Amino acid sequence: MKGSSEPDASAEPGESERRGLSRRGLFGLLGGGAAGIAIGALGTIGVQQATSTPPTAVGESDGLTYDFGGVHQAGIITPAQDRMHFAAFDMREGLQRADLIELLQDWTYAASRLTLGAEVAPGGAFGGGAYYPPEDSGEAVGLGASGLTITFGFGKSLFITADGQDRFGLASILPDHFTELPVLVNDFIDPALSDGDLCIQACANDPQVAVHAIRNLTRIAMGRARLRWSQLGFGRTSSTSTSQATPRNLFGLKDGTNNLKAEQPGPLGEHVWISDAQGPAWAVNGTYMVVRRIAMTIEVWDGLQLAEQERVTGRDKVEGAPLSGGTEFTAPDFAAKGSNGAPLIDERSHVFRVHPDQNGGIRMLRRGYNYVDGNDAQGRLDAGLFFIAFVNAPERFAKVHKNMARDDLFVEYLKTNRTGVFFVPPGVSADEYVGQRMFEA
Ligand SMILES: C=CC1=C(C)c2cc3[nH]c(cc4nc(cc5[nH]c(cc1n2)c(C)c5CCC(=O)O)C(CCC(=O)O)=C4C)c(C)c3C=C
Ligand SMILES: [Fe+2]
Repeated sequence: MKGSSEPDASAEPGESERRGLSRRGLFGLLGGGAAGIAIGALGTIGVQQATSTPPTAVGESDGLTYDFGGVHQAGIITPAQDRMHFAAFDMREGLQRADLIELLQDWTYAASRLTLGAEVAPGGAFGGGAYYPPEDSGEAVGLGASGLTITFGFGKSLFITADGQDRFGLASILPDHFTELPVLVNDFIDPALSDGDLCIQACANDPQVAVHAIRNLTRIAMGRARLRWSQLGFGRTSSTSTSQATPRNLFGLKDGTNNLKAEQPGPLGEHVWISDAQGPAWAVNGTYMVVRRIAMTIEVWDGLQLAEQERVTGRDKVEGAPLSGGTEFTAPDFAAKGSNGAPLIDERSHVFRVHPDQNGGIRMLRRGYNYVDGNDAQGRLDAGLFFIAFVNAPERFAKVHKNMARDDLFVEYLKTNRTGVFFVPPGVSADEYVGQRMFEA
């Protein structure tokens, strides 16, 4: 009977069902304790293509699914879901290029299942027998896909480490446009909780679905990559589709009004996707993901008069309309002056400082989340915005940020304590793994 028999290699549930994960991927799921039992049962297990084991979804509570494959990775212009779990990983020491490729193949296979609402591997949470740790940790059973997207990124250290090591034979193809961010005003960066060789952004409408994805992808990576830092986010702080209402951040402000949206292919091609002209060919249709954990001194903000909160922002709080007048989506008029002759939108307001008019036309796609991670000894919430932006060159983000950091009135209420820049490879076709084109360059 399923779930109650003694471990028996020959009786293991369908070996063919397991061919999607490498030995080490499955080994990670089964955990060290089961190693002796499990390894004998596995035999030779090759990597299957991401779509070659059609998984069945478990649970119907939220069946919203987004394709894992495509020209671009999902989770960028996908309508921003309500919850996020971000994780950055470091490759274990001494591993080779083949190990990295195998991990990416495993992650591709697992992500293609998870985004359909399936368990991470065919054995699932209950089907592996009583004497094996379950392949899937089980907390998402019954929750459905819940709009899950899984987006992978590669840190600069994957190409070349800070001390010049080329661990995976990628140093020679590091794109010129993969630059680091300069140290910025109000940066209080914790290097141990920043950057990383690899990152995964899991977004879903149910927090448990996003956590389940990161948890099980972390298990698969056991022995190959270890979790370096991670962040949970709730309440999207931007819209990435015109079909979405503009949400509010923890300052109570509408955030995402003038964001780039999925329905704007022209501007996305200009500002977000790496183009043919930029190259290299293997990176085309990819992008860069800039993440910044920005603590907001919300108790100080809460003591500001409404008029001052609006002056600092450059928009009114109720509508999100620019202070130059109109409604939420009216373009700001930076030349408009009040009866006292002063500009209606303060030149040190956030909207003035970061608007494309003040930044050589640069735009970015913002996709951040609110966070609250407890409180400090003084009883102040450890809260803020986990800022995420997708842009086709990190230096374009840095330019806008420098303009913001220099004079933006917002900066008085913000402290950035974690940061990372990741190259996000293009999306995969049915027979590819994430990043494959880079390894074949
Ligand atoms: C340099 C990049 C940016 C950082 C860092 C940043 C932090 C940050 N922003 C808000 C709140 C708002 N931002 C808004 C607009 C906006 N912000 C950026 C860039 C950064 N923000 C851009 C490019 C824009 C769009 C400007 C434009 O084109 O008009 C807004 C206004 C509403 C909107 O358009 O989204 C708010 C509100 C916070 C709280 C924050 C750090 C915690
Ligand atoms: Fe902003």
